[in-house]
Amino acid sequence: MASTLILLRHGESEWNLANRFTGWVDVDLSEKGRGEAKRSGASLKEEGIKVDIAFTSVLKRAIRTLWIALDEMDQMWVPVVRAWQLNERHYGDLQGLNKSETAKKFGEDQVKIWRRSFDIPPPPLSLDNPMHPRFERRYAHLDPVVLPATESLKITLDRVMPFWANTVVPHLRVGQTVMIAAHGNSLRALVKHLNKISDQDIIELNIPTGLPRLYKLDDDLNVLEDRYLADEAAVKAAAAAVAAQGKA
Ligand SMILES: O=C(O)[C@@H](CO)OP(=O)(O)O
Repeated sequence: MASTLILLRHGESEWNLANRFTGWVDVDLSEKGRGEAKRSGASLKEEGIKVDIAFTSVLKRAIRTLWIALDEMDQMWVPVVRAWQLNERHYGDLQGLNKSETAKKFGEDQVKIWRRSFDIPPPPLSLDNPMHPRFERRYAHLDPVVLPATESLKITLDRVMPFWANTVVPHLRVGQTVMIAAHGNSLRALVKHLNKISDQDIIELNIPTGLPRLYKLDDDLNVLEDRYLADEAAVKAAAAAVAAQGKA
């Protein structure tokens, strides 16, 4: 049965605005980000999307984006699953640093490797760093071996995929409409899988904030249709702005 999947990266966060590496730090949306979430909801409503189930991370920028969008669609009642597996990629020791200052210090090429390479993770947090997820109540129920001190896109993909396959796919296989509000890199992992993007080509993929992407999938989850609910120029400009955050 054909199904519909909506992927939505959260709207601009306070740290997107301040251009700081964020990862698992739980920062909220900026004023602009809330506006982006509202506009996403409006375009989903205009498209006539009826969500059966929604998934998000355990980070408030994605949760709030989902709330605002569902509110705008008058579908706040739909079941929502929050899962740590949809969190942003963990940015290790870079979390909190300004991206542009980091590019000045280590060079733009190094920052691009940290931000966009498939399998090279940023420097890890030390185990006793208070920012390590093992000190957070929201992760206290998890086996410590799954708690990252840093993540490459590959490591992110390795935790997104089992969640996708076991928890999201069953809804798509019966033809439901699924919405996922998540993050730049957890969504890059999903898009890599859905659009069969190579380890090499994924380096150039930047996901804009706050623009819904609509997929129609066939029974075997092949992509039948894939488009942003925004005009192409706006998507391109927003993706280019994300890429430029790593410039010195
Ligand atoms: O800082 C982060 O956690 C992510 C998303 O905002 O940034 P980047 O685009 O650099 O991967």
